[in-house]
Amino acid sequence: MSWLLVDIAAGLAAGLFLLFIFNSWHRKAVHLPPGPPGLPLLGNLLQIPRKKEFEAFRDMGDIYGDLVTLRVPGHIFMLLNSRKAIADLLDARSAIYSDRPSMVMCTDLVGWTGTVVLANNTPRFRNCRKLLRKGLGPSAAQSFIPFLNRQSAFYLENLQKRPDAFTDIFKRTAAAISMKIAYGYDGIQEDEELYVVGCLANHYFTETAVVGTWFVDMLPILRHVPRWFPLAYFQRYANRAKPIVDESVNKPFEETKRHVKLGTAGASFTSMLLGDAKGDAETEDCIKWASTGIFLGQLDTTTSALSWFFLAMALHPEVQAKAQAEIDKVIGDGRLPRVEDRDALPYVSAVMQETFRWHPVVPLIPRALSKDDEYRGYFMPAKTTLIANVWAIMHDRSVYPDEDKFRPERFTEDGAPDCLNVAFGFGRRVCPGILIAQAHVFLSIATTLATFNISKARDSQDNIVEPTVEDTPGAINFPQPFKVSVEPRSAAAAELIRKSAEHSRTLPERLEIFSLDA
Ligand code: HEM
Repeated sequence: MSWLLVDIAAGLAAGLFLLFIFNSWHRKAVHLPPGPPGLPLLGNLLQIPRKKEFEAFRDMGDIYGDLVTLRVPGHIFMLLNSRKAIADLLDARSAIYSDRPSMVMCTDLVGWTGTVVLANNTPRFRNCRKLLRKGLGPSAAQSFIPFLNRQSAFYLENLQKRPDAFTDIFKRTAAAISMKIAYGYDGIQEDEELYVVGCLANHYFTETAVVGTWFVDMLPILRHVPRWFPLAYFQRYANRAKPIVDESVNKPFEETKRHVKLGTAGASFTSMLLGDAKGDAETEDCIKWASTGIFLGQLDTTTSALSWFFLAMALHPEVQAKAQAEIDKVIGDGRLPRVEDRDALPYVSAVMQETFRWHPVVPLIPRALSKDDEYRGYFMPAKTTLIANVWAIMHDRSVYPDEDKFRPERFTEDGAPDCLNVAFGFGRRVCPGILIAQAHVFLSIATTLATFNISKARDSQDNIVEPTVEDTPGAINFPQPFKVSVEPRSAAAAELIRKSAEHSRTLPERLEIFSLDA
């Protein structure tokens, strides 16, 4: 009899347990934030556009609210379309909202295995971030100002020589700055091979680090498909890319390490931190990948921002004239603007802010949730991919009226909220290069305005070529290629460029100033 009672009790307990599991599963599934209805099996897969996703995601937000769920087979995405939702989750709950979605193609197959930007929030990642804070924090960034000021004269000189190649010049300038910071490497403009390998590796990164583009990211078991298999295009791509990525990560690092051993290394992020690492292999690995992150972090982002700036100036001569008048009044024509002039040039600073707002460089920031969570009564399952829609915040009509117009006055006259604290990310993953990036972009904008006029290009019949304003798809938002005319403002401006470049060439000793943060 007592056995029977035990059996019944056990059966009841098991039944209750199953009921509990089913209920909680059902409750969790039902309580996800709302989203568009999807198709059987495919879910919302076909509703995710390949172009201007940020705009489509904002439109979904207009219907379903600032927190939208999208389901694709085997995965849940949540769109964060407001500053409030992003602040509540990515800032305030940063401890569990700081992973990245898994990108097997970019990391394991193409070779960006240790890269900081795709790492989950592990102890190794936190160690890498600590090193980046030391090398790019306020004191370190301050110590780089003389170098940035010096470099700007070479940027202008190159622009004067090859005005049509402005995008290439932005890239080479960004490469020169980041290689100097990361490795103390001065010769980027001469060393074509290193530059080409770095750019190609960066290209492989931007092609493969886009959420939802590679099928193998959604079905990681496919990574074991052999290269010869007819549909294994991704394996053949990875086979081509990996040696280039390996070379770009290892070569400059090993070279700097060799110089450190010989005592011939210049001051840089890598050389100074290698000294502190005292041969610890794990720390050295972090330094290597963090240094690569400096190159990778700077190259396309600053190039994108400056490209949008050139386009904005060609389209808005009245803004350009107003910013030039401010520079003429505050700085005069006897010297180039410097990083230190930023506070004295509020309108030029607003031009920079408006550039970052008009077409944000990183319009969508992907994150992943490491633990089950609850928000506004909704269930947020672990491993959900969250997409912070930076573009939607920057184009929120209630905050930035006439949101598609390029109007720096919204910051100088209307009191619109700062958008630089959104353009560079959130919480513990906020861009570690934010100070260097802003200093570099501001300086490039101010010195260009001081010395050049940017206007719409003309064709061979002297007709104006109207530039199109169109974003390119991808993680970094570039304008579609466009032509503009870039000419020195005057003979005096051309002479100022020549003199400044000549003077900059006499300042090699100032390049060795480099300090780490505590
Ligand atoms: C216009 C210039 C730049 C923009 C708009 C920009 C923007 C961003 C954004 C939005 C993120 C992701 C943040 C997040 O997940 O919340 C990021 C990450 C990162 N950026 Fe930048 N960035 C710029 C320049 C730079 C520069 C100059 C460096 C280095 C000197 C740099 C290094 C990095 C690194 C290493 C990461 C990865 C951090 C992580 O995942 O924890 N960036 N950046």
